[in-house]
Amino acid sequence: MTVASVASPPPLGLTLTARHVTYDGITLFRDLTLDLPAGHWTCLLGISGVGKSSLLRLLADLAPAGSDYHVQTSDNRPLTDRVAYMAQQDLLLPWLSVLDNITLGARLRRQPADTARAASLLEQVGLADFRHRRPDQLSGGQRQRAALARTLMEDRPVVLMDEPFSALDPVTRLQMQDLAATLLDRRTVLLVTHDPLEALRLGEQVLVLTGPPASLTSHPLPADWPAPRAVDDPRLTNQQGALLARLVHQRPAGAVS
Ligand SMILES: Nc1ncnc2c1ncn2[C@@H]1O[C@H](COP(=O)(O)OP(=O)(O)OP(=O)(O)O)[C@@H](O)[C@H]1O
Repeated sequence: MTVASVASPPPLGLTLTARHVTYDGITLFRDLTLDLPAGHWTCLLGISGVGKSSLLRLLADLAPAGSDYHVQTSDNRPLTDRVAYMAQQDLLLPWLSVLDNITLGARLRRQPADTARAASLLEQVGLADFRHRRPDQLSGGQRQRAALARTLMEDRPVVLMDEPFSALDPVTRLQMQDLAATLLDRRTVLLVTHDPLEALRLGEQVLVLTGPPASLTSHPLPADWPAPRAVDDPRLTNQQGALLARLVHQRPAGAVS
């Protein structure tokens, strides 16, 4: 079964300027700029606690109180209602079935849910037989795939995903990466991941967040290397080593987490 085709929204570029963002008086971002090219995937890596999720949450308008930041869109229109957000926690509602969870957005907007599309997505994430189960009757990886289906169901021009494949076994992980790459082709995607291989398979722009103070650097990719990249492409191994070395060098001395 394939997902019923829907007209793609025009690609939307974003520039986030985090002028001053603090947690409990500690500055996380000051004058940090993140550019997300229209219709491309950006993958963001960095050591634990450096601020990746916080940066992504600024784009989802979930910033801590008192934050000073601005999101500029390439069409100068507000970002409101044009973003799908998949958090690190699956945020499935425990009293709803998987099917009702993934059609939740339409229900909240009081629109008819596209159940054919929902059924197709559930099949593609391998949950067709689990559609009537509640989240507490699923494994961690199944829950994460349900959350992925809910994100894909939203069909937005901008998609923010925070470690969306982290609970999956390696084979399912590759399959879900390919599915997301296909369904989110020409969408503006920000993917937070701890996995250099994942970033290098999917990213058209690969960024490393370091700090404090927080700063972003781009990891250069070979020219003419379209994503998603084959997992047995030998360039992936070379690039993975280089990117991992870069992350190791940026870990503060003595840090263990
Ligand atoms: N709600 C909060 N209240 C206070 N501090 C917070 C809050 N959320 C995050 N922080 C702090 O902000 C910093 C960045 O956290 P964030 O979750 O963005 O990091 P991360 O790079 O995504 O980490 P990880 O890779 O472990 O998910 C951390 O020091 C964290 O303790």
